[in-house]
Amino acid sequence: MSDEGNSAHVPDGQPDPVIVGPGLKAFKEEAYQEATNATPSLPADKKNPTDDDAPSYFANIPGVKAEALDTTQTRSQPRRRKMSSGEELLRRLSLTGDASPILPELDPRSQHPGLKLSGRLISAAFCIPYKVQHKAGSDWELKPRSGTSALFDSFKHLASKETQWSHTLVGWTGEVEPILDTKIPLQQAVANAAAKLPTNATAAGPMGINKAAAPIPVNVSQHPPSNPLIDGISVEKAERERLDQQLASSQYGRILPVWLSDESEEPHDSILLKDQGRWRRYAERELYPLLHYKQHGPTDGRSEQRWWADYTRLNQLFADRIAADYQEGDVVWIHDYHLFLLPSLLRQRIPNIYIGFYLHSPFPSSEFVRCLAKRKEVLTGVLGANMIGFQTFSYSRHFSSCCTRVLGFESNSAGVDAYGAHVAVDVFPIGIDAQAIQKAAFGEPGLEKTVEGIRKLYAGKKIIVGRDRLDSVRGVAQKLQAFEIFLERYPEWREKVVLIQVTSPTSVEEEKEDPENKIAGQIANLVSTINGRFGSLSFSPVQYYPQYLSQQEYFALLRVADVGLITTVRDGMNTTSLEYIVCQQNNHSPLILSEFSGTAGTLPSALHINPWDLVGVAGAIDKALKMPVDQRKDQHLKLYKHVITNTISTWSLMFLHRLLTNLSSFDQSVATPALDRGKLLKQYRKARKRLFMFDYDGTLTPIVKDPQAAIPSDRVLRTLKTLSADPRNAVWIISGRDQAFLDEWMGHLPELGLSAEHGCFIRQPRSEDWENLAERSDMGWQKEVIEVFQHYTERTQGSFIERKRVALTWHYRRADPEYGAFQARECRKALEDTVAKKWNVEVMAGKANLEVRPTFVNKGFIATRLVNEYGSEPGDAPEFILCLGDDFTDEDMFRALQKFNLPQDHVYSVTVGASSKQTDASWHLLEPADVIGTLQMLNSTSYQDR
Ligand SMILES: O=P(O)(O)OC[C@H]1O[C@H](O[C@H]2O[C@H](CO)[C@@H](O)[C@H](O)[C@H]2O)[C@H](O)[C@@H](O)[C@@H]1O
Repeated sequence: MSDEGNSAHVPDGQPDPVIVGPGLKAFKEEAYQEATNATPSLPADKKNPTDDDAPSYFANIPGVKAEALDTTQTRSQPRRRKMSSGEELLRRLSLTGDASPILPELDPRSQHPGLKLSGRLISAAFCIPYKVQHKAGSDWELKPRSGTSALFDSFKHLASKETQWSHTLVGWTGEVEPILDTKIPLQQAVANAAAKLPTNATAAGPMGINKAAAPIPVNVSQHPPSNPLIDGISVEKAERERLDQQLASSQYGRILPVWLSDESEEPHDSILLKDQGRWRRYAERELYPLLHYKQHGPTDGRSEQRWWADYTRLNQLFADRIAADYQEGDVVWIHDYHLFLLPSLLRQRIPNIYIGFYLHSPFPSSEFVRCLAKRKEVLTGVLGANMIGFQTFSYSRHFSSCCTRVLGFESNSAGVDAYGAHVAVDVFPIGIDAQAIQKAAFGEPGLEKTVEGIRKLYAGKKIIVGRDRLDSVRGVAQKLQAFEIFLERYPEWREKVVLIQVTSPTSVEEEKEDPENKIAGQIANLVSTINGRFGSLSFSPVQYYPQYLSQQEYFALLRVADVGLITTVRDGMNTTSLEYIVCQQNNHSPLILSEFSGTAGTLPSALHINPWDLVGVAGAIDKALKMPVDQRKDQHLKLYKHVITNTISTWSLMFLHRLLTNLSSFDQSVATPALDRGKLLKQYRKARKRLFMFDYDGTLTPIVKDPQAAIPSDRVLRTLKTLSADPRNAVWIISGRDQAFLDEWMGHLPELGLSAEHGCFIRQPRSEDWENLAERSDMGWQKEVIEVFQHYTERTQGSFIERKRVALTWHYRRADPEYGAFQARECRKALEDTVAKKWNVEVMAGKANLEVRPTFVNKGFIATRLVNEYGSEPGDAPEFILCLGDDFTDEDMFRALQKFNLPQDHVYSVTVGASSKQTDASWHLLEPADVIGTLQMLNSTSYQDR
């Protein structure tokens, strides 16, 4: 599925022991010492950290401000030892293992009637944590699915008594396999299956490594290679129901399997599962490479079309399964790129559903995402969520930037405004179940023997350990090349260092099906070269094992390492590095970590390397091997603290807590409500005297790239004409546009009143003359503004100046969005520091523009003047005022209207845009089309009333 799938920690099918507060053990040096002595629990007096420890804890939790959440001073509970902020937070988030619920005053659900304190949580992940095997007429066989162990551990945690959630997991069955005929000996079955794989992909590896020399016993029968192309399995309805029953209760909660097939699931129908690998294809051949900065050569696009159809169907089937089980108030948490479309598909079915989405993979720069043919569909699909989480800040920044560049949505580091809704974007680096790893790595019988066995085999040698999947993004080739350079440049280490590199088969669909197995071939060549150059008859400096490891073998290997070496060239989060740190709690061996791994940001104490700088990696290996004990201990302490405070349970709860906080802060009760059209219509019908004030760009017409192209449609003109033809209606356009533009496009509607350049010019209804309110003002400032604008135009590709009679506008919509916005901030500052200090002018930030105009007049001034003209006293004032605008300059009108003492139900100030927008308007409409629709509704009633 994703990068944490690198881990070898497989679910064992057994319920986990109750885990007691892993996070709390990391605060104190003494506590660390205790923990690192491999004693399973700390003495009672060491179990609580002190206040001094809080800052370091918070430094590890992105986005959590200790001050903001520390309420220890205000609580009226009996005084105990004062808790640290971190401890208090953990307790409140039930991370301490005492299963205490989040206190009501901190729980965002208490602010929101739809959100309950303890509720149902539906997780959606591509595959369920079991491999299912089918034999007609009998129970399904369920085997633990390897990979993505961190995610599966998170499900375990959410389903455990440690949280208050009732957890349901929705996931694909995975490729259903038939149960092998038991009459064929297992070894024969394995051989048959292996025969279907490329010859150089067998367990012993292409270079014929002598398995007798393997440091770890390899039991291939535990992981027989499976054939992903199992075809034509027919599954009856009763059999599907039987699987439902078998999965109804598990250590992961209730599991609802999704059946992916072409057939509709009619009662009594059997479904045929064929070419099951097709459900992965779009995600793993198109999305996975793209997310990892890999691009295909051009194709005729036909296969991609088919894969896309499957991808869409898979997401739809997930949506159907969730919608059928959904109850109001449920929270849905969707995982990873196989399910990018699911948030929007679900929202179409259930508009008010609460959805969080988490991407386990990297997210590349918009320059890459732009290459995807379905870029818009993918981005808008995921934007159906309320919050989207990423492993690192740079991935989240890339995503927000993509939404701006590809979709034209406004975004910042907090989120994206999409289709009138705010979608929060946040960062949650994933963790591991540190305590379970600790138990597995130190508490299992027999493991010490395996550790001793490896040590003996390489006695007198330093052991570098690498353990990766055989995907091209894991940087195994770079690692071997760097190791070769290391042996070349540091000859003193020859014969004294061994690199044990274990690679499990790739999970990437495209690479799995590569008949030439290019990566495996490349690795094999590199291994042979290095061993040929630097090895001898009795020793090979690279011990290469292309195979699965058992959990025991894996942890033993991580424990004996003198250096952990991770050279991945792109990686969402590398959980092997986190597991290595837990396993090194006695040895304190250094970790060399690629800066291209998402984990690097959370592990600053590792030795960071650039995997493309082979000489640099070689130097880091030398440095790690020579590192003094004190330095090793110090570095490891920091790494270890991070791993055991940022566990998979803290990750899960942080994500959900933030999701709920976001949901409550964007609660409709605090946002601007949608215009109540019923109320509007009622007052409109009652009123005999009505005043309309409309902004133009972004209100009557959508925003477009070229200002000259934003011309009113026929529909807009007809609507305005009908509205203004009613003698009870005074209709005004109050715009930043100049006279020439308004005359050209609306001048032929004599009943309209027009105001140009933010109030500098006015044309009364049924008049052809324009009043110039700026007539007597000194325009000397224009020259200075032009000079500043020109300076920025020359330096901002795509920007241009619009010269009006009075106001001047610098446009940057066609420039790079981020650079344009940056230059606009600089330009504004330059103007405010110079021209605006000298002259009575205002610098305003509009929609991808900066405008300068005199301060003596603005749209609010015109609104005030019109209300006064049409009558502002009771009995004389218009009984219906509708004022609509979309940008900052229109807020002056909304504020002006508040100053009149008019009955509330007579005045409708409406902003066009998201309900989450900061505004002084009382109502909102989403887009210009809604504005015209509303006016047409009023027109139709006017007509009936006559
Ligand atoms: O007060 P308004 O009627 O909303 O006019 C404000 C400015 O609108 C125009 O620019 C904006 O709309 C353009 C067309 O959609 C768009 O390309 C540009 O990026 C927007 O800033 C107009 O060009 C300005 O003169 C108006 O002041």
